[in-house]
Amino acid sequence: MQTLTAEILPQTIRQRPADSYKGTYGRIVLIGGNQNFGGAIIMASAAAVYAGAGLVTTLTDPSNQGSLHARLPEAMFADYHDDALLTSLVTGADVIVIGPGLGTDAPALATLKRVLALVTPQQTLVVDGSAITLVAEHRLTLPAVPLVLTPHQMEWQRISGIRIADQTEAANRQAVDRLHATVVLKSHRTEIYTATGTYENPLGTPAQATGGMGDTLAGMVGGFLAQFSDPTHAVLAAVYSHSAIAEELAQTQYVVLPHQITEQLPAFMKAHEAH
Ligand SMILES: NC(=O)C1=CN([C@@H]2O[C@H](COP(=O)(O)OP(=O)(O)OC[C@H]3O[C@@H](n4cnc5c(N)ncnc54)[C@H](OP(=O)(O)O)[C@@H]3O)[C@@H](O)[C@H]2O)[C@@H](O)CC1
Ligand SMILES: Nc1ncnc2c1ncn2[C@@H]1O[C@H](COP(=O)(O)OP(=O)(O)O)[C@@H](O)[C@H]1O
Ligand SMILES: [Mg+2]
Repeated sequence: MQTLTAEILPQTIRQRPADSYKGTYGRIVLIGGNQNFGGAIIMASAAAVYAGAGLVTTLTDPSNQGSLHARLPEAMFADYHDDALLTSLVTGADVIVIGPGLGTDAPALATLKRVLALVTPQQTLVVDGSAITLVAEHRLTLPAVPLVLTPHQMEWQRISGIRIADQTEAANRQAVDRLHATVVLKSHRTEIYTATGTYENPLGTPAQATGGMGDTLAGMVGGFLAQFSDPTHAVLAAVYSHSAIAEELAQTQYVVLPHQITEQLPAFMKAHEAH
């Protein structure tokens, strides 16, 4: 297992070319946020916007529209119950993040199945939170497209069948290879399994142990994937940045709130871009 270092940041985060525009930095849709968990998809969407994704659309329950726009006017809103709209937005996206606050009821399952059927190999699908639990509970087949899963240990137990106590590198690797996905296995020391390598994130703090922290990471992973060319670097740099910012804030804060990580992202990325 390789330990990540700050070198991943300039390897990934490039100076922006002068002749670029929003389309250069990717179209991303984020799907989730039921009537109870709107905050989760708003946090994920904010992380994607602040990470620099070019165009961000949030597909969520209509009850979240006002709070989404009050918090994040940069994001477009769409009702995830509207199948025609969902189809056209998912089809036009470079990156799709599904799961934060999606919930596990029948409409959530139907939305997930629809998205799994629509994605193509030209797109990247990030599967987080409730979407992982639904895939596991209903034994859904994941599509043969570039895939990133971001489970916490219990979500990983559900989808891999490996109990938390037995989640060793060797056992995890077998499950990752079966899933044909990059897996970000989140814990106090997050591990990232790609097709060819295994990485440990040396950073992170218990100040991060608060709801929404993973939703924020999922949005960052999506935002980095949307704009940076090497997908493995994008995932590794997003994980590293999330914890590095948290550690900086935790020097003076007892707890770090997920939206505070998001707010620090543009300055952090500027400080670490390659020249
Ligand atoms: N503001 C919002 O809208 C928010 C919305 N959210 C959304 O809620 C949805 C459900 O996500 P979820 O993670 O809260 O619940 P679930 O999938 O049941 O997992 C919890 C179970 O796993 C266990 N567990 C064991 N190890 C663990 C570990 N390392 N990390 C975490 N859990 C661990 C744990 O054990 P226990 O704590 O009971 O001992 C418990 O039994 C999802 O869509 C998410 O996006 C949240 O993000 C919060 C903010
Ligand atoms: N003690 C800790 N040390 C370091 N990182 C932590 C700690 N506790 C939680 N985290 C991080 O917080 C995030 C939690 O993700 P998750 O459980 O999916 O949260 P949520 O679904 O509430 O957004 C992960 O990135 C995890 O690595
Ligand atoms: Mg989560």
